[in-house]
Amino acid sequence: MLPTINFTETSAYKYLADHFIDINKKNLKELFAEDESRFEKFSLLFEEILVDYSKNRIDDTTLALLIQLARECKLDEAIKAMFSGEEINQTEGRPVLHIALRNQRNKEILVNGKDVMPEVYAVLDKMEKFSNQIISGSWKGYTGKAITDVVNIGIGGSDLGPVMVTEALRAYKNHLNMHFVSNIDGTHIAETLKKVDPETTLFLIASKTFTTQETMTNANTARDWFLANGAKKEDIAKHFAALSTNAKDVSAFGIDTDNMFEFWDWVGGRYSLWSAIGLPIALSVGYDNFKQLLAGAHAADEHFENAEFEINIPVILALIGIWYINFFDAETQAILPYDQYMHRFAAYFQQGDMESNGKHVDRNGHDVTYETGPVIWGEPGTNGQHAFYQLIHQGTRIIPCDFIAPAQSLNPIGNHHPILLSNFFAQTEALMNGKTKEEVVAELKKEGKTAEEIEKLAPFKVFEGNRPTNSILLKKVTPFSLGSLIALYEHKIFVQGIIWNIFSFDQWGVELGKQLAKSILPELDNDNEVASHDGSTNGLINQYKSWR
Ligand SMILES: O=P(O)(O)OC[C@H]1O[C@H](O)[C@H](O)[C@@H](O)[C@@H]1O
Repeated sequence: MLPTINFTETSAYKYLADHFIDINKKNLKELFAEDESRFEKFSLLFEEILVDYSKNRIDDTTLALLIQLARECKLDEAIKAMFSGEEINQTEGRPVLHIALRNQRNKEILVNGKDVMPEVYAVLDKMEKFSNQIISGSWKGYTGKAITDVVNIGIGGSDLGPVMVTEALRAYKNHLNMHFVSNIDGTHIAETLKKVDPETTLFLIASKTFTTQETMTNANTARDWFLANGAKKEDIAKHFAALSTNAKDVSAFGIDTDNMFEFWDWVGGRYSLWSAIGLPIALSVGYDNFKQLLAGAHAADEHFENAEFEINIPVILALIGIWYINFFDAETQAILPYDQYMHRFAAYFQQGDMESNGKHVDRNGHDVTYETGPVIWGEPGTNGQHAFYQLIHQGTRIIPCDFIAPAQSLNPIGNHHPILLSNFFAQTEALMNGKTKEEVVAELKKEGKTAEEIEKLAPFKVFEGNRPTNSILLKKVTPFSLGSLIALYEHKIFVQGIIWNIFSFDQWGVELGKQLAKSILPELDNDNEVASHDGSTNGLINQYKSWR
């Protein structure tokens, strides 16, 4: 059982509320001027990942109080509970054990008294064998040709993780063409099927439950297309595999359970890329690279489980997030990778964070009286600079940003990378320092503007600065470093959920829309006017019926 402490009633929270009044008057520039060792103090090196959190509106007292807050909320007990397989997903009665999927030690992890590691390794072995066969071409399609294209059909956690990682590791990929179909919009599957040949395509039907409407509809369409293009029912075994926890529905669909890669209900969908759901990753970059991804995540797990809170990256990042959300009233958190390969990283953590911590009921079943999970958003580096950074620099909202960049480029062409990184360094500096009125006036004078022009223009050109950022500098994007980075973010989400006293591993909030869609679908079967809903919904459905 997880602790159920209201963090706003802890003594650390009360001290933080007082301390906030002082810090809120201070400028980051002053904080740096006051303390020469700020960077050394407020940065952590883990493997080949440097996390610099010194450009945050914190000082020694802030951090000490935030850590006291974590202690008062019994974060240490919660971490132990997760790692030891307790049923911390209490509303679904399940343990939360994505850490077991990347467990590299000879250490047992018990669920209901049974060690899960032999099963985990058995599935990994099966994934290794299968991916080797597909990549080497020894696995033949129904006409004897090797597989050239892989189509992953899944949505949410059965899509975003594999998409994000295969894109992030594109530099490591082999000859297989990877495709991902998630949307129920027929366009997604139709456009994908235009690109592939039934004789050389492998479909992976990825669904934890194997009941998700979008995935099952797309899977049926793919099977119909396969059978309508020359293949027979018995050929399905060569071209369809399932990644799921639901063996019964997998075989009812017609997929041989030999071609089923299993995982378990203690793996949350949005934490499942480490499980059989990661098969497209293993196919795209090879099993050894997939294993490196798991090894990187495992290293981060060990760090999270064992490091003192003062030097524990997920703990520190989570607490700084709480500082902004609950004291500075920040509503969003931007994730800004300066790496084109990581272009889906923010989208991935939209699900990871928002589906985990977008909750308003605490672990006692009461409405919370404070803010919980932030809106997560972001785009790759310089693209964002030319689009939405204006608001981050000069808007009215405080937007804490995570800047992420690799020191080494996987495509070191000309001086692209130094230019990219100069922007990475410049942005956090600009956000922190801003530009004063005096600096603006001096600049305008230099440009030869008149006193009147200067007076008019200056206010618009001032940057108040004092805008907080974390900088995460990786030596290089590798399967190992990416695995670590993802796991560090996962654990950050866990820590925040513990402090907010919410359940981070269920997602009841996605159910209502699904239920209503199911009841509306039969109403769309005929042309009768609908009157059973509210005026707006009736009006929309009836207009649709008249236009279709
Ligand atoms: O993997 P599946 O069972 O098909 O689920 C796919 C997705 O659908 C659900 O609506 C959940 O909100 C997600 O957490 C999940 O990842």
